[in-house]
Amino acid sequence: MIQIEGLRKAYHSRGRTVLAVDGVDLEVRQGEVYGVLGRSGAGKSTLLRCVNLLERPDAGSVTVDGVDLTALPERRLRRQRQRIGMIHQHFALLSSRTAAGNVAFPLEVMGVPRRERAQRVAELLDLVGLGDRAHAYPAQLSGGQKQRVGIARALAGRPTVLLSDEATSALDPETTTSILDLLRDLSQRLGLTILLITHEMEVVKRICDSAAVMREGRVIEAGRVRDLLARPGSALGQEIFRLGTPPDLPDTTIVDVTLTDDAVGQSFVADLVRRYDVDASILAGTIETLADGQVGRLRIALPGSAEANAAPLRHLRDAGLSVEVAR
Ligand SMILES: Nc1ncnc2c1ncn2[C@@H]1O[C@H](COP(=O)(O)OP(=O)(O)OP(=O)(O)O)[C@@H](O)[C@H]1O
Repeated sequence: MIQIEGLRKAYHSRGRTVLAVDGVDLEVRQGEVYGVLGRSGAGKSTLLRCVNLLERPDAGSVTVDGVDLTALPERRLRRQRQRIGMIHQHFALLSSRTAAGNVAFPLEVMGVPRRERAQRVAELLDLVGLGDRAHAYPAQLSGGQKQRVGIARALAGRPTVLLSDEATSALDPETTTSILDLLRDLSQRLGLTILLITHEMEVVKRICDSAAVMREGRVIEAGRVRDLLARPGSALGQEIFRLGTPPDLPDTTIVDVTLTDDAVGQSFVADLVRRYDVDASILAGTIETLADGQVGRLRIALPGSAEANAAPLRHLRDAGLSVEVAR
């Protein structure tokens, strides 16, 4: 649905050049929620602005719905952009217009006739659960309600893609959850593809099917969230599971075992103890709930060297678990 290839964007200011996006490739599938995660300055906003070409990349291509946007002349690009909605961290609503007026705005720009417009605005406000606040001004709405208006406005042109620029980072945790659930629900109900940028792990855990981690303008890992988490050494895994540095225990092998899908709830530690008579002990662990199931990581200490524990380690891997010797 969205294909980004070899994207590069540099900024030049006061004799300095900052390579904000440095050769990024990404593939977002139709209907999925895709999160780009990274610290401040990693290049996330620049990447997102390049997807609808609010920012012209220096090199590379962006293909949305089979159309290479980078190859389009300005007029066709403007039309194509209507198929891409965008929501913002600080909502970007017009304070002089009501909720309904804000949602109507893009429809006016598109030249939708008044009657049809009114009907569509009512539908959109209902869709985001704000049917009863149509006549309220932004100043009379809570942060969460303002973001709902922002979402309704972004959906006005019946986009196939929604871009989200830190849409929940100005909201409290409870409101964040309700907005994330709304986005997930819209993605499923409308078949909407959502590409979002965030620095919050909660966003990735709660709604993302896939994710990319950006650092200094580059993507350091990308893929389905549960696949990344099972991958040894994954930066996303380290952020989500947060087991810390493994302790330095004499003559002990410390392994991090990642469990996905069916493995959560399996008695594999007891099984190991019974089969190999090893004195396995659990040092740390966490189980997280993702958009599509549970994943967990357990840190286990096994007496003896990694060589001496070759058979139990093989047994764990054969059971379909992802096993990484942490020390
Ligand atoms: N218009 C601009 N002019 C000059 N430099 C810019 C401009 N926009 C971004 N940058 C620089 O490009 C780099 C990437 O910025 P970008 O805003 O894309 O990162 P980010 O990951 O979205 O960070 P944040 O979460 O803080 O917005 C940073 O070093 C930033 O200072």
